[in-house]
Amino acid sequence: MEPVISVSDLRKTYKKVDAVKGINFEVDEGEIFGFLGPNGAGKSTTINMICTMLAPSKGSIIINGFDVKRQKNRVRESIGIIFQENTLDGKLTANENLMLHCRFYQVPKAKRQQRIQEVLEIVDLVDKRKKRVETFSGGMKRRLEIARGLLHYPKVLFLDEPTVGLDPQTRAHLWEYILKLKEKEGITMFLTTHYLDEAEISDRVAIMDQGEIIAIDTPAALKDQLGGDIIELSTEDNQKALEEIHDKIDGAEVSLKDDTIHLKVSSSDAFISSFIKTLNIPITKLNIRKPTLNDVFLAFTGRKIGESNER
Ligand SMILES: Nc1ncnc2c1ncn2[C@@H]1O[C@H](COP(=O)(O)OP(=O)(O)OP(=O)(O)O)[C@@H](O)[C@H]1O
Repeated sequence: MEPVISVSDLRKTYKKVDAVKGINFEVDEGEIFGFLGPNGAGKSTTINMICTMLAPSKGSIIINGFDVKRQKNRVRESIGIIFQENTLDGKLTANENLMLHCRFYQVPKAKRQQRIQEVLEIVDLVDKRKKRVETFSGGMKRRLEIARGLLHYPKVLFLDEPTVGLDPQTRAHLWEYILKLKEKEGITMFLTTHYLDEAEISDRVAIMDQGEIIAIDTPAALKDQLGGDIIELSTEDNQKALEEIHDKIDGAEVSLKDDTIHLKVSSSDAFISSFIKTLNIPITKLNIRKPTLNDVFLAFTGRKIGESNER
C-alpha cells in the first residue's frame, strides 16, 4: 500500500536558521501519526510545508499521490486542517459556518445538507445546528471545527494541538470523537500535541529536535527502547544522595530533575532492596513505574515537552 504522506529529504532554511534539515518519513493510510518535539524543533515549519502553506527549500512531499510543489490545489482538496485558533464565525450558526466551508471547497450543492448532517452526527452537534456559534462552549467549538475540517471528505486531517485550552473532561471527549473518526471514516490523522499522555493514542510517534527526526516508532516500541523501570525518589539531601549513588551503586542511569532523583534500572525487583539498604540518606518519597512517552521524550531530547529549544 502506498503511504498517504511521503516526505523525502525535506529542508527549510530561513535566512540564518536551518529549521528543517533534510527529514524523511512516511505516514500510512488510517494511521494516527503523532508529531512531537520541543518548542522551536521545526514542527510548524514541517507541517506548513506539508499543508502547502510554506515552500520547501529542498526535498519532496507527496500526499495522497499529489506533489505538494506541483499540485497544490489537489493536495489542499484532499486534506483538512484544524488550527489551534478558533476560525469559526461566532455570529453565524453552526449550519451557516459549515455551509460557507462547503461553498469554499465546492462540495456539490445537492450534497451539502446531507454532508453537514453526517459531520454533525460524528461530533454530536446535530441538535445545535441552528444555534449561533458564539453561544457554544470551547469544547463544542472545537468539535464544530473538526466537523468543518471533515466536510470535503479529506483523506488526511491535520490536528494542531486539538485539545489545547480545553478542560480534562472535554479533552477526553474530544479524543473519543477522534478515535471514532479513525474507526468509522478511516481518516489518516497527523497530530501535534504538548500533552504526551494524549500522544499515546497515536499508532506511531515521530520526535523532532533541532530540525531532525530523532525517533520514530510506535509508543510501545519507543518505551521498550528505554527498557526496565523508573525509580523516582526524594531524600532529605538529594545532592548527597546523588553522590552516594554515584559512588556506591551500579546498574542505574541517574539524573536529578525538579527535586526528584530518577533512576533508570533494568529491573526494579532485583535492584530496590539492596539500593535501599545501601543508601544512607533517609528517603522521603519513593515511586516505581514503567517508562511513559514523557520519559521517551526526555531521553531523546534532553528536555521535558514544552521546554524551549530556541537557538
Ligand atoms: N519565518 C521565520 N523566519 C525565521 N526563522 C523562523 C521562521 N519561522 C520559524 N523560524 C525558526 O525556525 C525554527 C523552527 O521553528 P518552528 O516554528 O517550526 O518550530 P516548532 O517546533 O513548531 O516550535 P513550537 O512548538 O514552539 O511551535 C526556530 O528556530 C524558529 O525560530
